[in-house]
Amino acid sequence: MVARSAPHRLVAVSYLNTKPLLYGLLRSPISDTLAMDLAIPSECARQLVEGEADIALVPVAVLPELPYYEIISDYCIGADGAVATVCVYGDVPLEEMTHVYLDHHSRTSVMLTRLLLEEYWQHEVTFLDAEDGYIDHINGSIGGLVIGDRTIGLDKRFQYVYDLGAAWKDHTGLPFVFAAWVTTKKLPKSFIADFNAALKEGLDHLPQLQLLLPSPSPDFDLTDYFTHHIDYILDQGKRRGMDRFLDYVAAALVV
Ligand SMILES: C=C(O[C@@H]1C=C(C(=O)O)C=C[C@H]1O)C(=O)O
Repeated sequence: MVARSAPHRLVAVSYLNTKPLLYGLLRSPISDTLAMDLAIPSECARQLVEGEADIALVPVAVLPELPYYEIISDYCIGADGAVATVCVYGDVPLEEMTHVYLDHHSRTSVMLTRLLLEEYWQHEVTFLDAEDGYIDHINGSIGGLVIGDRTIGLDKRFQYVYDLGAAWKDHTGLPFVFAAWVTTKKLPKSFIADFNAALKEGLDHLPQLQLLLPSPSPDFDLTDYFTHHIDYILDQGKRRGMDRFLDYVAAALVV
């Protein structure tokens, strides 16, 4: 009998924006070599850092903490301008906010909020740690960063909405990478090629995927979100945006 090698342990973000990539992996024979799991971004990061996963879609802010890593894909969770699902919300304009909750699901956008408040909005606030239910405590002069599917509908609930993808683009002229596919292992080139081909397949079949997905809200246009807000291609521009952002993260680690 031929011994089958142990599957690669893969963890990916549990939000809607990852479904096209997962759809591609699940349509591909490569899925037979993967033990797949889903988690919120901060948990994906923890699993990769602590060696519980071999391949993960991780918030890029965690990369400086990894002793060895390789970005194994030409696809990512990125944006070139407004992303729609990473925003600071509040009852008052940003310049009147005294406190800002930082979403505990996030690693990247937490740092992006700090960077933009410091460099772009140039407004000092006290940051608050979030926990489940914190969105109900965003009120008065207390704003909050919220990421992912929980943002859907919040634009109706809060008068002020600041899209961090749009603010980053305005500040730097660059696109942004929220999460990338990373491994901490040495993986065969053929596996990486198959992995990328599978992700591309998913992105090439968005209409089919949308037959499977429930609409998150009547006012939320999934096609628009997948094609005009999330930008999945990890190209040179996104790499430049990521380098610029990671310089800030690395400097913050030293302080
Ligand atoms: C654009 C998004 O990016 C997410 C934001 C992340 C972060 O802030 O750490 C991590 C993964 C991404 O899925 C989103 O999910 O809304």
